[in-house]
Amino acid sequence: MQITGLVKRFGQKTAVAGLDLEVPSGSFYGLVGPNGAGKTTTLSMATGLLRPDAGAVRIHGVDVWTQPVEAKRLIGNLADGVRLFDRLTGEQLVTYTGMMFGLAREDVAARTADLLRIMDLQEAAGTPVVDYSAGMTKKVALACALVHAPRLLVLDEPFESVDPVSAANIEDILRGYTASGGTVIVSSHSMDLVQRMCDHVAVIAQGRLLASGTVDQVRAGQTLQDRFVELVGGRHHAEGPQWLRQS
Ligand SMILES: Nc1ncnc2c1ncn2[C@@H]1O[C@H](COP(=O)(O)OP(=O)(O)OP(=O)(O)O)[C@@H](O)[C@H]1O
Repeated sequence: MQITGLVKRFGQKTAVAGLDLEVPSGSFYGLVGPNGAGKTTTLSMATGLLRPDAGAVRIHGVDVWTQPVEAKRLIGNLADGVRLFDRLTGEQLVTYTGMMFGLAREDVAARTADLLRIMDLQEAAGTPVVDYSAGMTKKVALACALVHAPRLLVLDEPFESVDPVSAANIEDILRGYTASGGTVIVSSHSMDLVQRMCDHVAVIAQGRLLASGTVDQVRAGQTLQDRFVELVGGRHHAEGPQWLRQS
């Protein structure tokens, strides 16, 4: 995925201020930054959900905004805050998504069964998604993102609310996916996770790129956590306000 000169303004606020990013094919790419840095806005523009004010995004040479149908076939997207058709059961939702991508009915059925098993959602397959917990909802949305076997997976905070066993299973799937040539871009606040799973990382703040490259290049001999704090700043060393102290 190649992002060039991406800009998004909301009124006076510039959420993304001319971002360039190259995500190599087959990489596991982490996108990190403080709250409000512009991660979700960037990923929404990169996946065709939010129209940029300027700039372009190409995926395997396909322009996301001038060739949206071709681009969306290539992308599996787990977006933050996008509503699902949650009156459907988990099984219906994954099936529906697969059929929207034009998969044959028997392929959709087999893939849906595989994905519900991997996500440990078999028992909840017949339950409406509206009744799912936050973690279950995240997992069924991830199943929907995977069902058409996309070449690029764009995951906004995929492990938020997901229990450790499910997270480990999902990590295994994603590792297998990149090992077989798929590309993953993942936004996360967990530096441990990014350092463990990603081979590349970009640090953004206030809609600008502060650093990008392989994880080892960016962390430059420190932990990613320490390097992130050094790049982004904003640590408060005081012990908090006086009125909050209990003794
Ligand atoms: N629809 C919107 N209308 C107005 N401002 C918005 C909108 N969406 C995002 N913003 C603003 O753009 C900036 C970037 O937001 P964004 O959600 O992309 O950040 P983020 O890096 O994903 O943050 P977080 O880590 O907290 O999820 C923030 O200042 C946010 O308030």
